[in-house]
Amino acid sequence: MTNVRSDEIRVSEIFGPTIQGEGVLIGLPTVFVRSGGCDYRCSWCDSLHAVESSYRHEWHAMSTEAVWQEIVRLSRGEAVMVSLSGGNPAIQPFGDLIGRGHRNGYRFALETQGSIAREWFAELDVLVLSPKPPSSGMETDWQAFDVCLRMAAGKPQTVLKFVVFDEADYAYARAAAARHPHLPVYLQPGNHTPPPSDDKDAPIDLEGVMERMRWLVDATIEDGWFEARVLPQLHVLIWGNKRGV
Ligand SMILES: C[S@@+](CC[C@H](N)C(=O)[O-])C[C@H]1O[C@@H](n2cnc3c(N)ncnc32)[C@H](O)[C@@H]1O
Ligand SMILES: Nc1nc2[nH]cc(C(=O)O)c2c(=O)[nH]1
Ligand code: SF4
Ligand SMILES: [Mg+2]
Repeated sequence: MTNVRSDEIRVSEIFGPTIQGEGVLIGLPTVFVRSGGCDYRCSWCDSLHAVESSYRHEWHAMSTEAVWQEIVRLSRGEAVMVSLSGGNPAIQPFGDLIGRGHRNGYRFALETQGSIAREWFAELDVLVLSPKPPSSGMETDWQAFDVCLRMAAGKPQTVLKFVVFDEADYAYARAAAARHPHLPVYLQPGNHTPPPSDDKDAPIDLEGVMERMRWLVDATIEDGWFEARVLPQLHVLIWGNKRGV
């Protein structure tokens, strides 16, 4: 990884179109731009290859133009949904890419934990805020989170997405959602994974995911939390923790 200029985007991988596996856009053909680098270290992060500096040698500093050309190549010029993920994509200068894509009919979603706000959040079509529950080992800075919402200025469709492993995570999601009663909520069972792999047979704890999925459905129903939507990570059910799908 060479030095990154301030207008360059640090990219871990660009892949797709595949289906969006999570949350509000589930099932929709999507190109993913996964940026490298994160201000968090979630204990169960399923994308450590875009977080840990030991993977830096795989990351590339790319111009907006080069990222755009790769999106166009992968999508064969068809205006698809583009998901900006990571790592924390809020670290990167994505504003020009979003403008470039919009002029060509593409749409942009951002996945972020809500720790870093950018002015270009207001240019997004979909903002997925995914604050991290206790099992992650991270502490949520709600002030920083609120700045993210302010930056979005009500323009993108904005949703909350929570990973839930246990009761404490569920309680956290419930309380966090209550702070923002106008935001749609998506709950997804946590997935205990080994390190990411190119191996198509890379094992995942599918039984554990399904067990937590059943538990999460029961919890929301018993609790009368009828606004919450419960969804598994569809791509994990289909491909496990394989990279680039
Ligand atoms: C890898 S993160 C990258 C974007 C951003 N850093 C974030 O966390 O929102 C993308 C999504 O995957 C979720 N995720 C990460 N590890 C997971 C796991 N082990 N099980 C379920 N979801 C996970 C995150 O909570 C987030 O919603
Ligand atoms: N198919 C698919 N859907 C996803 N939704 C969120 C992802 C992510 O890692 O950000 C992801 C991913 O990596 N692949
Ligand atoms: S915030 Fe997202 S990318 Fe960063 S460590 Fe947590 S799950 Fe992984
Ligand atoms: Mg993922």
